[in-house]
Amino acid sequence: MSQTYDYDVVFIGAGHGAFDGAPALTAAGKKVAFIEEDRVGGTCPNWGCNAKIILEAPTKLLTESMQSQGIIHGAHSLDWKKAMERKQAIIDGFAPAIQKGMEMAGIHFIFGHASFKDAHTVQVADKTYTADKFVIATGQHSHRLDIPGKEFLHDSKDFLSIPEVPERMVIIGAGFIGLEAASIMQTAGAKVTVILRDQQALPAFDREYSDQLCKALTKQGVLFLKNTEVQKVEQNGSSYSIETTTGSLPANYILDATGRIPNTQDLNLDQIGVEYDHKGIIVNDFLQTKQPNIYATGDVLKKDVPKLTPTATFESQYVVAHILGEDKEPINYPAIAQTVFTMPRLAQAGVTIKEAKANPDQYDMIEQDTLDDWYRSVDFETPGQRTLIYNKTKQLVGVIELSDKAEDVVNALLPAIEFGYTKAQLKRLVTIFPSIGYSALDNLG
Ligand SMILES: Cc1cc2nc3c(=O)[nH]c(=O)nc-3n(C[C@H](O)[C@H](O)[C@H](O)COP(=O)(O)OP(=O)(O)OC[C@H]3O[C@@H](n4cnc5c(N)ncnc54)[C@H](O)[C@@H]3O)c2cc1C
Ligand SMILES: NC(=O)c1ccc[n+]([C@@H]2O[C@H](COP(=O)([O-])OP(=O)(O)OC[C@H]3O[C@@H](n4cnc5c(N)ncnc54)[C@H](O)[C@@H]3O)[C@@H](O)[C@H]2O)c1
Repeated sequence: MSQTYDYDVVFIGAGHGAFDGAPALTAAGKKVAFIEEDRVGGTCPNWGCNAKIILEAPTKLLTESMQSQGIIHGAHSLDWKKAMERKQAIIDGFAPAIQKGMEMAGIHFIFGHASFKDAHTVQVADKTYTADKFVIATGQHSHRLDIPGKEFLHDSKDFLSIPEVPERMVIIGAGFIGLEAASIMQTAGAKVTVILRDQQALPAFDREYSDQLCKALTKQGVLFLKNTEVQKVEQNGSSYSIETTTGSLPANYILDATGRIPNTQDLNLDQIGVEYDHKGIIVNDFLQTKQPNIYATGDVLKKDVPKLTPTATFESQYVVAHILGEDKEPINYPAIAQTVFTMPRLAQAGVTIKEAKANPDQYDMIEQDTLDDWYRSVDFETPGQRTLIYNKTKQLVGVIELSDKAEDVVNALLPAIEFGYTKAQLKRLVTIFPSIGYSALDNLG
């Protein structure tokens, strides 16, 4: 290590953008610290993916049990309090386990809010720490609507600790968080209304597929209010009245799911010349900011790829390899799979339908009804659809699927999409039968 600095590398934030890559630095002899102002592990383990999927699991079981009625008899019910306790008990283990793992790898922890004094120095409370290199991995926080009565709205962090199932739940925003919450709570017993300010839910996905997902959720009882802006919320005893551009509606719990904002605030970035805008920190192809010794990873980055945990992991590992001189090439993102964990799930990877339609000279599309494959009836799956996208040399380059098992199907096809396998090459795979992986690879159009 250069003698002039306290550390070789300091990560600001201890989420996936930090902890997935950092141990390779200490293994290579570097002195590393994490600065964290909240829970070690960041959003995903504490109030994101893991918390959500643990809470979703019993509602998924309930859905599957309803889908199997006629074979399995009797109504099942969900004990929300127990489901929440179970979620919390699992979640509580993550932060200490991640911290212990990092400390065993030789990484120091500094707790508090970091802000830059100069390109090699940060301040945390009344102390300063210097480093040769910094990695800003500060993630995002929830966007909050600025309307009268905003104090009655909850964000996703609150929602993931919601103590009981409300009678009427209103969700503002129909992105990932809004629809996943809608799916969980409608199944758990709430009457859910989702308010969209425009027409399409989930703009990251093809319109036909997101409309199909909304239709499936509508069938389960979720109400969608499109082209509606929320104007004001008022408290009426223990419930609320929401005034919108299309009328007013009552609610016992309101989730503001109108997006997430990069944590660029209070870092003193302007003073040290690190550029950013409302979408995040601006970096070059090596994930370096305008100050080459300061990198950024994860959700805080301004980027075109989806802001997901595995993307943060990929970037964390890339930055570490770049710092160590092991990877001198610009970052080369692979195909990134993404899923909305509703029931049914909506998942995709690779070339999208929009891209394929815009370039018919480059791509062919095959549309499939998932229930045409007998195996998809085994687990009482509901009707679903899939589009496979091939290039003109017959390599599988993209997939989108709406079905109860869409995430497993897309994961099974991801190696083909990333490595450019043709249908003929995929036919060489002798997979386990019967299984969803077999089903995914056996129905390639
Ligand atoms: C409700 C929800 C569900 C999600 N579900 C999924 C999912 O199913 N699958 C998926 O792939 N992704 C999901 N995501 C997205 C995923 O959580 C993020 O992509 C991932 O956590 C990004 O990791 P990160 O390290 O960039 O940021 P974070 O995990 O947010 O970590 C940033 C850390 O930096 C700390 N920090 C911020 N500023 C400072 C400062 N100045 N000083 C010190 N510390 C600071 C924060 O306290 C935080 O711990 C979900 C997100 C949410 C909100
Ligand atoms: N399953 C997953 O992988 C998963 C789950 C949850 C979150 N995430 C990640 O977290 C991030 C944030 O998710 P999100 O759902 O908060 O954001 P999002 O961008 O997916 O959705 C926000 C929604 O709010 C709407 N909106 C914005 N402003 C509004 C307003 N003023 N009034 C009404 N509606 C408004 C938008 O039109 C959009 O539909 C995403 O990057 C996503 O990748 C991923």
